[in-house]
Amino acid sequence: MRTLSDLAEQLGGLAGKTILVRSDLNVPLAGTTITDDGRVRASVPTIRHLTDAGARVVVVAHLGRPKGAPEARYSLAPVADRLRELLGNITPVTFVEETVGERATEAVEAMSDGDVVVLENLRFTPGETAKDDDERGKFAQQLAELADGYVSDGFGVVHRAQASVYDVARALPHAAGMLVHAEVEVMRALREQPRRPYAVILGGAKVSDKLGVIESLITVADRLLVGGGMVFTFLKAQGYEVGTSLLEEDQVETVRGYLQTAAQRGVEIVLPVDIVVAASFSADAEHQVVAADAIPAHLMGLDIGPASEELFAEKLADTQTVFWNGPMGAFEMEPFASGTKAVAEALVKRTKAGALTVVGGGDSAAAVRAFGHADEDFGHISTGGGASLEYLEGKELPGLQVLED
Ligand SMILES: Nc1ncnc2c1ncn2[C@@H]1O[C@H](COP(=O)(O)OP(=O)(O)O)[C@@H](O)[C@H]1O
Ligand SMILES: O=C(OP(=O)(O)O)[C@H](O)COP(=O)(O)O
Repeated sequence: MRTLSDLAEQLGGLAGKTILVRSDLNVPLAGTTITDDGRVRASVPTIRHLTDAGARVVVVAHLGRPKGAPEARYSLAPVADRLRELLGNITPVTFVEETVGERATEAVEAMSDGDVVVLENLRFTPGETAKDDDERGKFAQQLAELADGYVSDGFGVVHRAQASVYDVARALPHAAGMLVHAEVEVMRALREQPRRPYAVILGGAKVSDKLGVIESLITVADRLLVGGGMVFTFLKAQGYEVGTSLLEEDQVETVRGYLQTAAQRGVEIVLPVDIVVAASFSADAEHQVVAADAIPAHLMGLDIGPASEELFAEKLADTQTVFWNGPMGAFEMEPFASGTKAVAEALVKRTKAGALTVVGGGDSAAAVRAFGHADEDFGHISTGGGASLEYLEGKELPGLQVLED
């Protein structure tokens, strides 16, 4: 992949050039308060490198999953404020409440060398995520018209063939930013030479997105530990009731197939044996621990239980490589944080024992930091969850492949 120096050479220097930077600034928010700014911090080195070189930097990013129309709770305004602070309040950072259009164009035209403009959430425009190539291409063209060059630095989105990740790279001189280069280097080592036993831990809430990776992961990992919202489709596939828990009904058959394939290949799929259940998705809902095969019909599973914590720790005890994406429970609420804490601690132990441990994903990274762990407690904390998983599967990621041309 081309570097920032390659791009500088191609453009005849960066000073005075307008560079569109696609970052992943999809941070967890409580109202307008950022609860973990890891992704904003990770975006700084590339932006700083460009502004130091005299470029005018236009940052584009998404937040959450709005459906192609503005929604105040998904505004990037608080993120732009945090970026301004992280850049030391010296670099002028202007937030524009529009992604493309007159105001965005005017703001970009008014920039001086070394300035930063942050545009509003890309996913407020339907073109960003459109399935239709023309619609996506049109939006990408509008983004491209703002700049002289494009830098892809949002590692967490390189698995998305979206306008700002994929199409725009085809319309402008481009390069991968420093974060994308650094992340790919770690993931490549993990993909090409994992020391064994190699375990992958999967959890979280993006169940339909991430169930598919299991098909390939059972061909590369020795052990797969499943927690979080993923669990219930597995329990259902085993014939158990899952109450009101997250469930991908139409994936139950597919998951049954995964269980069979894994058994044939001698790959262990480790499922929780007990679950913390509650009546609703809320911190003050009464909760209890039940056996995984006995979830009452009116309750929802929100964490793995204590026996599962022990089981997971045991299954990790001899691993030499561990990749973890997706919290084991709704860790943002204290009563459902224990499983995620236990897995984080098991990984820290493995790091100390010399294993390569990687935690990936916005919420997973936020969780380990919220529990007070330091970056050094893990081999690597990746900004990408789904992106890392798809890379580890061996897939060609559209947002990386397009940078190779
Ligand atoms: N059993 C569960 N039911 C509902 N949500 C869950 C459950 N377990 C975990 N979650 C939620 O999953 C979210 C993170 O999922 P995801 O986005 O897939 O992870 P990451 O951002 O690390 O890739 C968290 O907000 C957490 O509350
Ligand atoms: O949060 C993200 O991914 P992750 O939850 O897999 O880490 C990225 O910002 C991608 O977001 P998306 O899954 O809505 O495309």
